[in-house]
Amino acid sequence: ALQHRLWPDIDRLVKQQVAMSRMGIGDCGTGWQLFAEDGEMKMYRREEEIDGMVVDPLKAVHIVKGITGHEVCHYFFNPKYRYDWETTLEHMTVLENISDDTLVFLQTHKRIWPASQRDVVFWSHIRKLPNDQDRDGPDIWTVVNNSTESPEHPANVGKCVRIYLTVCLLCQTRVHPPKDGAPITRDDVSCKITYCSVVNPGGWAPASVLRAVYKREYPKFLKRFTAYVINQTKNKPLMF
Ligand SMILES: CCCCCc1ccc(-c2ccc(S(=O)(=O)CCO)cc2)cc1/C=C\c1ccccn1
Repeated sequence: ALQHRLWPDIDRLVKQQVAMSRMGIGDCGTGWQLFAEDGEMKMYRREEEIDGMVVDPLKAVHIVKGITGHEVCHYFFNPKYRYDWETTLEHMTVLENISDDTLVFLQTHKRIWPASQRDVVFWSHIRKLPNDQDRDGPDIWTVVNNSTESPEHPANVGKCVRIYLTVCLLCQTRVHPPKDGAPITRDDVSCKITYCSVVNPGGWAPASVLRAVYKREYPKFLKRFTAYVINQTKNKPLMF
């Protein structure tokens, strides 16, 4: 297929993000601290600052019963569902439909006092990857979101401070085949979700405010998003 202008960046970043997501917390080196836990969901962060700005990398691992990796990535990638689960979203525009697996978004997020309001422009790419660890296992699905420029929407022109982010959602489906060879139902599947994100908040925001936002918002986001996918898929056929 004809390559589009972002393809080299996307291909390089997807491979890099997938490799990092597949590393466990242990071999990611030290420095990861568990900051939130809720059942199967574990959230880690590393305290990092660039030019005095908090850019704490975040890594969340969650295991959810009854949904597949394709379903999780489908509801995360597709713009038509985003207002249903992204609570901090004020406005979302699809700036470009590059291909059926690559979109460019402009999003403004609700202002979080006392920081000024933020916006973000990013490409978003969904991809199925062969499961090279377990050849006949279900494929791995991933969505990578990465900030990009938009000449029509230059940074820091209006009221919003432009943030810069790299996000990788990586989903590994697990099937526990029923003993009696019965057809596979939602009770026989689960999904291991790894969500990695690095957000540079752009202009200055108090470290204490940023860390409080992330500590409150990330666990809420992942719980709300996975509950949304469970609810959207419960009466639908499995998507592998
Ligand atoms: C002072 C506040 C600065 C932070 C504001 C902010 C920045 C970025 C983002 C954000 C988080 C996840 C994505 S995504 O994973 O690509 C999914 C598509 O929306 C895109 C944007 C949000 C928020 C604001 C709140 C906030 C922070 C975490 C988690 C959730 N909300």
